Amino acid sequence: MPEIKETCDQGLLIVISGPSGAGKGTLCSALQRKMPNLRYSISATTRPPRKGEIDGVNYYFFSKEEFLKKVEAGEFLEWAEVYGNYYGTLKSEVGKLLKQGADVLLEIDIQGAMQIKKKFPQAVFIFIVPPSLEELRKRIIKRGTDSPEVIEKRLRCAADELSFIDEYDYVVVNDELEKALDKLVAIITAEKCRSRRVRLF
Ligand SMILES: Nc1nc2c(ncn2[C@@H]2O[C@H](COP(=O)(O)OP(=O)(O)O)[C@@H](O)[C@H]2O)c(=O)[nH]1
Ligand SMILES: Nc1ncnc2c1ncn2[C@@H]1O[C@H](COP(=O)(O)OP(=O)(O)O)[C@@H](O)[C@H]1O
Repeated sequence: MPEIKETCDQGLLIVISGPSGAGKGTLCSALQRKMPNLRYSISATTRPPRKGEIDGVNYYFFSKEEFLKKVEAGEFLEWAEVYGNYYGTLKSEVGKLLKQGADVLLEIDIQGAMQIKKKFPQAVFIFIVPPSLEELRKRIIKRGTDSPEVIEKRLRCAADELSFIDEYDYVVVNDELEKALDKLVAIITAEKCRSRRVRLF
């Protein structure tokens, strides 16, 4: 029998969505430490930076004018308005990471995820949910980054967002962080082994 090597034509595109405060950011950071070939695609946004956020690290922070110019120029793979601000994935960002042979993690909202699903049905779609809406409220308050008005807006949206679960391939409940993380690693590991993604030679 010849030696068998595994190879993937291209990195995996992984899309993660979920209500604000569910723990997407926390899980994505931890996931990158566990899976070195996984790279986070830095999104563009018109939301003002939160304390400690750095341009080009957490987001590319643009003015509305700059953002809309890039929309006109067709520079986004997907974009959407979320809680009154624009957010989008730059084609250049994803292209750069895929060219490096990396698996690419998109942490984006449901509208953006549905745009990606149309363009890349082979991507993997994962929905992160909190154990309860009460726990979600506690987490958003504890994070301390949003005003009471914004918190209420995000919680109202959370209930609607949960109705999109069926559009996703996997659902991970982020109750205990380590367990949720283990599930994400298991999902990504299994997806990379799918026969249609692997060439044997
Ligand atoms: N469509 C789209 N949504 C994004 C993108 N980047 C972030 N988001 C989503 O925008 C929403 C608000 O993100 P953010 O302001 O960082 O606050 P968070 O909800 O606390 O993470 C979240 O649902 C993110 O998943 C993007 O590039 N495209
Ligand atoms: N499994 C967990 N248990 C308790 N707190 C968590 C858990 N996961 C995340 N958090 C906390 O909840 C808050 C929201 O998490 P964050 O990653 O910012 O959510 P998102 O990116 O989905 O808006 C943060 O303060 C984070 O430390």
